Amino acid sequence: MRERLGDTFDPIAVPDLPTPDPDLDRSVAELRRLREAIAGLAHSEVELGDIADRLAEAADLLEPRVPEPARRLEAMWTGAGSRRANPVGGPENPIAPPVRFFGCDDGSVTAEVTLGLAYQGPPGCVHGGISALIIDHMMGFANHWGGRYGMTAHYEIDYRSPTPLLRPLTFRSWVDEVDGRKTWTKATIHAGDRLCVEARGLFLEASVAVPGHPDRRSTVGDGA
Ligand SMILES: CCCCCCCCCCCC(=O)SCCNC(=O)CCNC(=O)[C@H](O)C(C)(C)COP(=O)(O)OP(=O)(O)OC[C@H]1O[C@@H](n2cnc3c(N)ncnc32)[C@H](O)[C@@H]1OP(=O)(O)O
Repeated sequence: MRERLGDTFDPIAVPDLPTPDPDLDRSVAELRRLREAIAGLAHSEVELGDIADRLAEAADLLEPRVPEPARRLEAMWTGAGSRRANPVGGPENPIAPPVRFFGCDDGSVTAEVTLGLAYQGPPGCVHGGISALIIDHMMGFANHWGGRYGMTAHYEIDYRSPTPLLRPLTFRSWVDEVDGRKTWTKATIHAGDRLCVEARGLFLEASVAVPGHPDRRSTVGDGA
């Protein structure tokens, strides 16, 4: 996080965290490829019996080896925290859309994202809940970048024009106002120059118990 915010717009990539297990990242990357491929299959001529059998084989192999969710939750809050596992870009999370964040010198954060068929709401458009998911997370990241933290207490979204699938979208978010424990944060989504979505959220400084460590509380949603 920057101590001081300048007025130039100079994106700085949020560094990737080193993977504790390259094969996990590789497995997630393959699952994402499958996710996009399968989302495009309905009403196609593709014969799927053999594919479904092979996928079942992989799932049967994996399921019995998965640790208890409580152990996984606990491990998530050590080291790099949950940042690698979050549902917005986390490289360990198969449902995460491919979002990469940049912090900017002007205090905002930005991301370029192209969303595929798995994220469809209206025909050819991004589901409004997916836009809200990415925006909520991004506002949290903008808070961190601006030296603030907090849990989402409230947010409101205006869908100004349809948000297209399969085209690069620009997400942007910045801290708008602060008052004691309260942070108001804004966000937008643009397709080219066209405004698709604008949002404003209220975040309240708070802490939550860390799984497996009843004596510890965390103030950051992402362990970052
Ligand atoms: C590099 C990696 C980055 C990583 C970046 C990672 C980002 C991750 C982002 C994920 C974001 C999430 O999903 S967070 C998860 C979703 N959010 C939650 O689950 C939050 C659940 N809600 C709560 O736990 C609670 O309601 C809190 C903590 C938000 C607030 O409870 P509290 O602390 O008791 O607050 P309380 O005293 O009631 O209120 C304090 C003041 O705020 C006002 N206030 C409270 N709630 C509201 C409200 N909904 N709308 C308006 N105003 C409200 C009150 O009127 C009061 O104003 P006044 O009288 O003082 O003026």
